[in-house]
Amino acid sequence: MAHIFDIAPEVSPYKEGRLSGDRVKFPDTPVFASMNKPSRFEGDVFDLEFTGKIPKDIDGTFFRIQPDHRFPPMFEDDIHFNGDGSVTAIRIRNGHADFKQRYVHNERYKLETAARKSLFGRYRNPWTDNESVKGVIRTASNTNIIFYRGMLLATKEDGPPYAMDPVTLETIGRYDFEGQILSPTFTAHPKFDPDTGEMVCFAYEAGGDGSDCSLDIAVWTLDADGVKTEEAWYKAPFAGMIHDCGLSKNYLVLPLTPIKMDLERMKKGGNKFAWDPSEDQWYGLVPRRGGKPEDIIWFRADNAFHGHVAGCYENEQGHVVVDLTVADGNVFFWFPPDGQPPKRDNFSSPTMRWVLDPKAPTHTRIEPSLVWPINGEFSRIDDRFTTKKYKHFWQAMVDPSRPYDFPKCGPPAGGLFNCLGHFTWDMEDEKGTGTSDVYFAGPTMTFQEPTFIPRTGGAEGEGYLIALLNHLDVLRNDVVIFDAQNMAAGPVATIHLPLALKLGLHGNFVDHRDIEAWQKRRDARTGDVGPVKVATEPLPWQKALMKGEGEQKANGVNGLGGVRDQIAEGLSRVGLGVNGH
Ligand SMILES: C=Cc1ccc(O)c(OC)c1
Ligand SMILES: [Fe+2]
Repeated sequence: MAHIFDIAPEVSPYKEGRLSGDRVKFPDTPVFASMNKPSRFEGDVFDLEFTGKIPKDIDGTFFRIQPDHRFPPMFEDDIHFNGDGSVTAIRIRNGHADFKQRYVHNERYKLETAARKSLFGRYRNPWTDNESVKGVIRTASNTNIIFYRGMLLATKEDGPPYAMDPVTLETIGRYDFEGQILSPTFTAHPKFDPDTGEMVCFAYEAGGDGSDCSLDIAVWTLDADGVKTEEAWYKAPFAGMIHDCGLSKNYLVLPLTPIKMDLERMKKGGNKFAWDPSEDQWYGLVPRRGGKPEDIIWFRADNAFHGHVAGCYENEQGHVVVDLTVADGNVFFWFPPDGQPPKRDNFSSPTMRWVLDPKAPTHTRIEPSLVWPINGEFSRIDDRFTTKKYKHFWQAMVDPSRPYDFPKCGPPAGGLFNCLGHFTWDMEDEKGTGTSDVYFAGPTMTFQEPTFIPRTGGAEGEGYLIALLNHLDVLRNDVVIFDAQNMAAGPVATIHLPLALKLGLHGNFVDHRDIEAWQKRRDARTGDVGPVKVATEPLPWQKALMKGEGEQKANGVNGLGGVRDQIAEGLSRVGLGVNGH
């Protein structure tokens, strides 16, 4: 006899918070509501509608990435940051724009597609996964999309990057920098030195299998030819999060945020992180060249939550200046202090300047040298000024004094980023702040992270600012383009997408000349570099797991449930044999 629940479509497939049965229905929670309703769209739209004029001097692609769960998650209380990476490309040329969107087809994507359901459990907690995916690289590749030597790298800080084709958005495969970087984790925020062409990148929780709460931090430099020239290992004072970094000519700054991992909590199926309101915020300062484990200097300041870095440079005294947003509360409210329920702190997020003396002793207590009370996040600069003293930055801002149409829009998903602003530092006097030029979207709209598009041959900050605009009333997105130095005038062009995307994380603009130059270099017959070479072997932690399982079997113990077979099968299903091809 049919039970009423079997025929009522509104009924949740979640029983006691866990997915059961195979009804495809997402949780009825704010995580999957409003602008964050699952979108799950892969496809193309040629010649998008627009209002205004798309500047003809823009010839390139705005890439951005969003978490977008492909299947109802295993846990009803899942979080946005656990969604599958989906990359949007807005190709702009000759005053027109085209749209393309594809998921990152990583191991997680392929195995879950084959199973037609989610197999990976909670955010960065493999103890909550389906047994069948033990030993598989479980990253969702959902945080940043970076152009690197002719490929896109889809990154999330819990796993290795995945290479994608910048024109087709096809996933090429896991990228290990041709065998040079084999850590289980890799940052979503590598930095590029515009003078040397180097990429400086890092990983935290880097020493073991990427889920063991290790204190190891690795920092690498790859030169302009993609050759690893530096590798240094350091220890963090606690297992926290290091999301972004600041790069100056001679130093890297690593902000360590006081949300803490706990292995026992993870093994019990709990959260990876918990906010610790009694822990300091820390800044690790390391040299870019010749770094040794003892070279890291840790600076400490009162408890706070790091946002993203604007600029970083060395001043006349040789001190390292780093500017970033710093919030006075737990921004990741879904990771509450251990044992407490999630609670939204009422925080503000000003931009702070810190000045770090490389000669200071470790554990020096510091205070910001200035605090600019812009309540914002997602700072961006003219990337040609990475490592350099800079003047301009842009931010998505929260201005609660502006009207908001709550009846039409409900709670603003992802935060009330209702303004985009352009700010300039007063260059004569590092104590001053400077000018601001702000555009308010209107009472039914919010912005996602902006990206600066430099004008060819232009001075710092000359060019455009591009961002996604969320229509919270009708659940649809536009792409807006501003004159970067006249935000208040409003967008010069508004490109209308016919669908709703999700709230994304980061994006970057790539000039089409760079894509074309790399297509030539990567041509299989005539290029000097040749096609992208993706990883052909499992990572060291996977090999160690397989070896351990093999030994246990030989000793008549079958503790790990056939890990070796699982990994081998998983890898071959995603086109990566355990022994190469
Ligand atoms: C914004 C920061 C951030 C930090 C860690 C993450 O895994 C993430 O996923 C989308 C985002
Ligand atoms: Fe980020």
